[in-house]
Amino acid sequence: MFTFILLLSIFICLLLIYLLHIYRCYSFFEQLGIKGPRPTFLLGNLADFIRTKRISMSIHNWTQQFGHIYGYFEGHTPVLVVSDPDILHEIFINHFSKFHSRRQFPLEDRRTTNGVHLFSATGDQWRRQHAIIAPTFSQLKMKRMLPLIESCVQKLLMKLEENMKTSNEGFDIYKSYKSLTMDLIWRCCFGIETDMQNDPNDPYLKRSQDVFARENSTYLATILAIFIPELQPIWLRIHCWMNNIKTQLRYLLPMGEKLIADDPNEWLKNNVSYFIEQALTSQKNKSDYNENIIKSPDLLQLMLDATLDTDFGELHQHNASERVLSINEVKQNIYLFMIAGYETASTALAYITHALATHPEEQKKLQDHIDYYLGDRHDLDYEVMHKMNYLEWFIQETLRMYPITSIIINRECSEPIDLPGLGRIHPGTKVTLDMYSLHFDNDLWGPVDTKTFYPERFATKRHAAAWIPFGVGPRKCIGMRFALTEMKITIIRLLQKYTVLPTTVKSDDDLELVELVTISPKEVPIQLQQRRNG
Ligand code: HEM
Repeated sequence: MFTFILLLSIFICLLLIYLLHIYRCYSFFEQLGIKGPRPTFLLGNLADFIRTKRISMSIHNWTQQFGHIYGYFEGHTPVLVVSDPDILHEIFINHFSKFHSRRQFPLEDRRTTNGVHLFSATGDQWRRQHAIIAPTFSQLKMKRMLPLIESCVQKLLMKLEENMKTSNEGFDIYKSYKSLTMDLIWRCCFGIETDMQNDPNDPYLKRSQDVFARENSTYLATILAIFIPELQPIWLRIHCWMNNIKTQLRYLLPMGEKLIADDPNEWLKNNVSYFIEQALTSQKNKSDYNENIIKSPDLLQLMLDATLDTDFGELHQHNASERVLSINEVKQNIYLFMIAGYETASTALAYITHALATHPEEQKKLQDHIDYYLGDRHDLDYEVMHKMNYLEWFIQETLRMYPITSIIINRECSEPIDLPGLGRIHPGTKVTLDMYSLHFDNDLWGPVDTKTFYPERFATKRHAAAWIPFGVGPRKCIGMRFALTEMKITIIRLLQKYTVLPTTVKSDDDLELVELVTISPKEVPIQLQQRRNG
């Protein structure tokens, strides 16, 4: 009886806290005078989301209904949605010091003792990590990476030739791009040669793909964490327990390994640790740490050079300007780069190829452009590649029309601030944006209609916050230069040899999109036709 009364009291207290929060949140938008899907905040949001199955589409629909600044609720958490480029400029660039960090994912573990990677790092933690990692992607480093990228792209071309021979009806090029971009990350960022492009069952490749697949078992914990964020540590713990139980069952039950999949995140993190430990041990022994490792000043090396032979406790004694990392931070970042660089870049390449297949005139123009600059030259010069405007515009136009990572671009306010056109923003306020509204705004991108694929629109200078596939401000994508370089080389080599033809997907309407963290096509089936001079 006593236990029952205790549990009931706890439940009532929690309910009261929840209702209090809801009241506070209502007044939050009211004070700002901001409209939004408020009255329907609980069921309305959820219903709309279930209908579209795409959060970025729900957000876009609400922008059309409520305008360029509005608010919505995730559970009882108010989120400001902004797609006015001037206000975005204020928040993401001018007042970065007060909006330096992203909001926490529902089941994200930000306990610093475990190490936090660059994407989740906040404030000084982020500045310290950014200073160490950013030089990996300098122009000079990119020039040095060119031959490595080239050799991975050559492997892709061989794979494509095999695919052409074995499938007359065409094939899904997206799969090949996934292996390519993973291979590229390992080669260029970790200095490790792999056979991923020939082995679709490579465990790292498979687990990285699984990270982006829908995992039903995490749904409940995620939804609870969204609706009752105050208890996030509890949901996180339950989620970890469930994973542990799954892992135990996997090894205890007969056929367990076949029936129960392991947690890809944990698998990757555990195996990354093993790799670094090996690298560190061998480094100490002053011998080659792995016969497959090519010694170069890559990301892994830069991070290991900055690693203190110490635990995280001691790291706190160093200030933000010191370039040091804890070993856990290195592990977290290896994991981050493995998944962040692979999925986004392969999806971008998939969309570019879809754009080529469905816009034959623009494809011909791009082929002529590449021929003009390169002919069938086999050496690629970084400076020449830089001059190839139409190639750049083609990629930019694709990323404008097919947003990939809309919902991850957000910031959390850390200090009170008065913003023109918005009023007082309080610490803890979450701000996100609507990439679709920005990228399809005719006032920002006209006069040619924004629904038309027209790379030349990038010849005109546009608003600094109008094109944001890589985010905006000091915290935009750190791998942008690397991504653009790998995409350019891949497209150059592909179009020097082939013309891309559509098969079953003949227009955007035929392209089935799936949204989780990224918005990606289910597949991009195409055919390749050998060019006469290819
Ligand atoms: C077409 C390919 C890519 C797209 C569209 C993309 C997009 C993005 C976006 C939108 C963000 C968030 C920016 C913001 O909040 O303002 C981001 C962050 C990030 N991206 Fe990318 N990305 C791509 C490729 C890559 C690659 C190849 C790498 C690694 C080599 C990478 C590593 C990262 C990292 C580490 C962050 C966190 C940066 C920070 O918080 O300082 N991305 N990316």
